Amino acid sequence: MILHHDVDAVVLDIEGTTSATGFVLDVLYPYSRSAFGTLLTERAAEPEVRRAVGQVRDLMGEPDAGAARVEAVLGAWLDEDRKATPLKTLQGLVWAEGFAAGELVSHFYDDVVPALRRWRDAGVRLHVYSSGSVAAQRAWFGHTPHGDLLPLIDGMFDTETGPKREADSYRAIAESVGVSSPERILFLSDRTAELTAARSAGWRTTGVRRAGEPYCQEDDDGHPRVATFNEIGLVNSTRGPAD
Ligand SMILES: CSCCC(=O)C(=O)COP(=O)(O)O
Ligand SMILES: [Mg+2]
Repeated sequence: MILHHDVDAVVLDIEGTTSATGFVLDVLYPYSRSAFGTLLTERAAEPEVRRAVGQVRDLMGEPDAGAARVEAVLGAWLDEDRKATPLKTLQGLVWAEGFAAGELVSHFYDDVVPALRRWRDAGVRLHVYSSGSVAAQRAWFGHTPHGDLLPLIDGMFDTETGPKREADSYRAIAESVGVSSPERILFLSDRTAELTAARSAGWRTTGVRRAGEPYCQEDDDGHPRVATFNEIGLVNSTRGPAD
């Protein structure tokens, strides 16, 4: 069965939705873990590193924590897959460099890229909202097995806009995306709490429940569900002739 939507824009989660959680945890997380020691010592004076480390210390409640202590806490957050914004900032920094150096190539499920092309051809704008930083998202879409997919993407949002489980974050994104009504946006995610927050902001939602993903058995809370993007048909009936 195909779920049909008439929308202006789709907003995509990455981990568990477009791409495998296992790839993120098994490839990207070890890469950032092994880079943090050098980042926290040799590059501590860089403004973005200094700002993020300050935020880590705030979250730890330890304003004087040294590099080794910060590194240990970042490691613990990686172990629990905590989506803390400064952790994501620091990961984004090192991943972007890894992708640019050719040491990392991203992962997308087979059904995703053809669907993104179909939806875009139908006049639907594509945006991303992920806990991964915008720098990480840009590197992820820019270095894929299918080449550079950044031209497909109209905008990216991360938790600097707000937490993914709060409706206000989706209101802010809708404002930025610029739609006539929030129900002209469809949000796709593997996490029910994120879908519910988006629905509270008036968005359409669909849970992506891929076989083998950690949250594929999560309660749907009334959100429609699909197993792949092949089950989603999008059109944009408001698209003008020049779009
Ligand atoms: C390219 S983003 C890397 C994935 C990541 O770190 C992450 O936290 C993704 O979480 P999501 O919100 O996309 O489920
Ligand atoms: Mg996700």
